[in-house]
Amino acid sequence: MLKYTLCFIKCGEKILLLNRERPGWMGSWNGVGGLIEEKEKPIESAIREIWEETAISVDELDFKGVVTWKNEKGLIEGMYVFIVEVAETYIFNSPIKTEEGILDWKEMNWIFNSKNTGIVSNIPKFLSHMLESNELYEYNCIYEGCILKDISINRIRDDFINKVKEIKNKCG
Ligand SMILES: Nc1nc2c([nH]c(=O)n2[C@H]2C[C@H](O)[C@@H](COP(=O)(O)OP(=O)(O)OP(=O)(O)O)O2)c(=O)[nH]1
Repeated sequence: MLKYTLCFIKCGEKILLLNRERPGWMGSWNGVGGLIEEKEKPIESAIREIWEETAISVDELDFKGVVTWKNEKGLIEGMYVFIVEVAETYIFNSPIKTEEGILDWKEMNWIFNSKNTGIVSNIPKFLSHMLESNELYEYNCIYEGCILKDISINRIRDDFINKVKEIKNKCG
């Protein structure tokens, strides 16, 4: 069910985003990440994807919650979301073209501007909440096609204990 990772590499007021050239939010700015491989823990997968997609090497990430949605078959899918703060020395001149698409350091003001249509539509909603919170939440997204219709935010707490355990073990 939770098959993907999504990572936000942050440096002060900037976040590194990827505009993919192949299907999977093609044409919209998104975090980096991808499918969790067999036998990988989510955090291992996230570290690998960050390296493959940005050539940035990190060894610690903050797990910030899960984002879920219904796929075209009506089944719930989702992703583990991570944030990592890096030093200014990691900032490079951007945009740059890579094998995956275009990487660009984007200003938070741009990311959270309500008129911004260039970014995957759920990011401003869940990322702003994650940046302000020390708790773990599940962000459940209702899409119509690629259009976000609604997002419900629920704290992962006692009544979700099994889920929390699963996440903690997986992020060990
Ligand atoms: N912001 C946002 N990202 C999403 C949503 N759904 C979803 O899969 N993603 C992310 C998870 C992944 O990081 C990315 C999909 O990656 P991808 O399409 O390249 O997956 P892939 O299987 O090809 O992965 P890989 O080859 O890089 O391992 O998009 C969503 O609703 N919002």
